[in-house]
Amino acid sequence: MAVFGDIPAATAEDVELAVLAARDAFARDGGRHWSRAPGAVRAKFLKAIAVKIKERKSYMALLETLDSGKPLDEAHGDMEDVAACFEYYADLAKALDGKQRSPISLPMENFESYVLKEPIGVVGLITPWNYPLLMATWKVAPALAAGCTAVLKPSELASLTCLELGGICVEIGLPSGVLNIITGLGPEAGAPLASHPHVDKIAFTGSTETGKRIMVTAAQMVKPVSLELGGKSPLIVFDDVDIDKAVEWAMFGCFANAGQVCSATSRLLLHEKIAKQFLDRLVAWAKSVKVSDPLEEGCRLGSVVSEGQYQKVMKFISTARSEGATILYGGVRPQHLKKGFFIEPTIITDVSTSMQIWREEVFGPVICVKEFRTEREAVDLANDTHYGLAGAVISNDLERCERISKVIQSGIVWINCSQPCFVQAPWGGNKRSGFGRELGEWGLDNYLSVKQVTKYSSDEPYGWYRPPSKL
Ligand SMILES: NC(=O)c1ccc[n+]([C@@H]2O[C@H](COP(=O)([O-])OP(=O)(O)OC[C@H]3O[C@@H](n4cnc5c(N)ncnc54)[C@H](O)[C@@H]3O)[C@@H](O)[C@H]2O)c1
Ligand SMILES: C[N+](C)(C)CC=O
Repeated sequence: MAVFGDIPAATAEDVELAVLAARDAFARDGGRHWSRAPGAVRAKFLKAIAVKIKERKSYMALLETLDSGKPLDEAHGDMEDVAACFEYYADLAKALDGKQRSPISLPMENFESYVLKEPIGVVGLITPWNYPLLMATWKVAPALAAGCTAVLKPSELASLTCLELGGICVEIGLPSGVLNIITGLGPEAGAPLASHPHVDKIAFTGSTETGKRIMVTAAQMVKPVSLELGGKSPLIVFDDVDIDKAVEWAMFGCFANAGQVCSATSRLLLHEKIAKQFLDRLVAWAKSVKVSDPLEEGCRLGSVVSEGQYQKVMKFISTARSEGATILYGGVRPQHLKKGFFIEPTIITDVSTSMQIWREEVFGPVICVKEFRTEREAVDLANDTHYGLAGAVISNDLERCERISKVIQSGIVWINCSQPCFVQAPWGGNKRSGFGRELGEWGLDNYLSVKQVTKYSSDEPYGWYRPPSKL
C-alpha cells in the first residue's frame, strides 16, 4: 500500500452545507434554470460531462486503477460506460419534455386527467468502491436528467474519480449546488445524509447490512429509498455446452474486477456429466490468468481494494476449508507478488449448502462449485439464497434456458453468458439484494414523482348535492 493523496473526511456539518446548497439550487429562480427547466437544457450539461470524461478517459482510468486496484483495461471500460451513461440520460432528459401531460383515459366524460413527471427534489446518493465512478454515475446521470439536485457520498475507499467528476461539473458550468460531492466515512458522512430531513430520497448501492440501516433511518421520515445491495448469484451449466466457452463465462462471471462485483456468479452449478472435465478446464484457465500489478499490460486480475478486504476474503477461504470444503485451486497470495492485496483465482469444491462459502457474499475472486443431476435440482440450488440479484444459465437448449429464466428468483438473468451490462436495460435485485431499478427508463423513474392533474371540464354543476332553495 502507498499513500498517493488524501481526501477530506466530511462530517454532519459538511452534509448540512451540501444539502443546503442542493436545496437552494433546486428552488433557485422558481426552478427555471434547473428543476423546472426543459429537459433539453439539462441534457446539454449531461452531454458536456460525457465529452469531458471521454477527453480524459486515460487519466480517469489510471486514477480509478490506482485507487481501487482494478486492471487498467477494466478501468478503461468503466470510463467508456460512464460517458455512455451520461449520454444516454441526456437523451432521456430531452425525451422527458415530450412525455409531460400524457393524458389518462377516464370513464367519465366530464373529467380530463393528465400526468406530470416532476423531479423528486434533493436526493442523497451513497455509493460503493467496486466501480467507484460508474456506480456513482448510475445515480448522478438519471438524477440530474430528472431535474433533481444531488449530494453524492462515494465510498471512502475510492473517491478520487468522483472528485474529478466534481471538477468536470465546475468546468462545464453546471449551475452551482446542482451536484455536491462529500467524501468521508459511512457513519460520519453517509449517515447524516441518509437521515437529513431535507433530503427527499436516498439512492444507495452497497452492502445489505448498510442498506438495512439506511432503510430504518429513512422509514422515520417515510423517505423513499432505492437499494442496490449484495448478491450470491448462481451460474448453471448443463451438459450440452462447449466446455471452454462456458468456462470463460464462468471465469468472467467471478474473477472480473477480482470478483468484487455485486452480480458475480460466485456459485457455479455443474451438471454431473461434465463436472470433472469442466473443473479440469477451469483450473487450467485459472492458472493462465495474468495476476499482476493492475497497471501492467494484459493484467486480468489485480489486487482487491484494501487490506481489510484481503483479510476478509482470506478468512472466507480458511472457514470454507475448516468446514470441510476443498480448495481445488488458489486460495493464496500469488508467489510472484510479495506485496499488495493479491489473491489467486480460487475454486472451491466439496461444498454443502450449509457452508458459509455457499451462503454469504465473499466479494473476492472465489467461486464455489456444486453438481446437479436434474433441471429441477439446478433451479432449487440456484434459488437457495437470501439474495436475488442475478443468475445465469448456459445450455444449447434455448427453450430450457428460457424456462429457467422464468423461475430464477432474481432481477437479472443471463443466458449463455454472465455479467454483460447495458445502460438501456434495467438493473436491480429481489429478496435481500434490494429493490428499485437503475438504468434504462426505470433508472430515470427513480428520480421522478408522478403527479396526477384532473380537471372538471363540464360547464354544468356537478349535481351531487341539491342546491339550497333560493329565497
Ligand atoms: N446491487 C448492485 O448493483 C451493487 C453494485 C455494486 C456494489 N454492490 C454491493 O456493495 C457492497 C460493497 O460495497 P461497500 O463495501 O462499499 O458497501 P458498504 O455498505 O460498506 O458501503 C457503501 C457506502 O455506504 C456508506 N456507508 C457505510 N455505512 C453507512 C451508514 N451507516 N450510513 C450511510 N452510509 C453508510 C459507505 O461509506 C459507502 O459510501 C457489496 O455487498 C456489493 O454487492 C451492489
Ligand atoms: C453492475 N456492475 C457489474 C457494473 C457493478 C456491480 O457491482
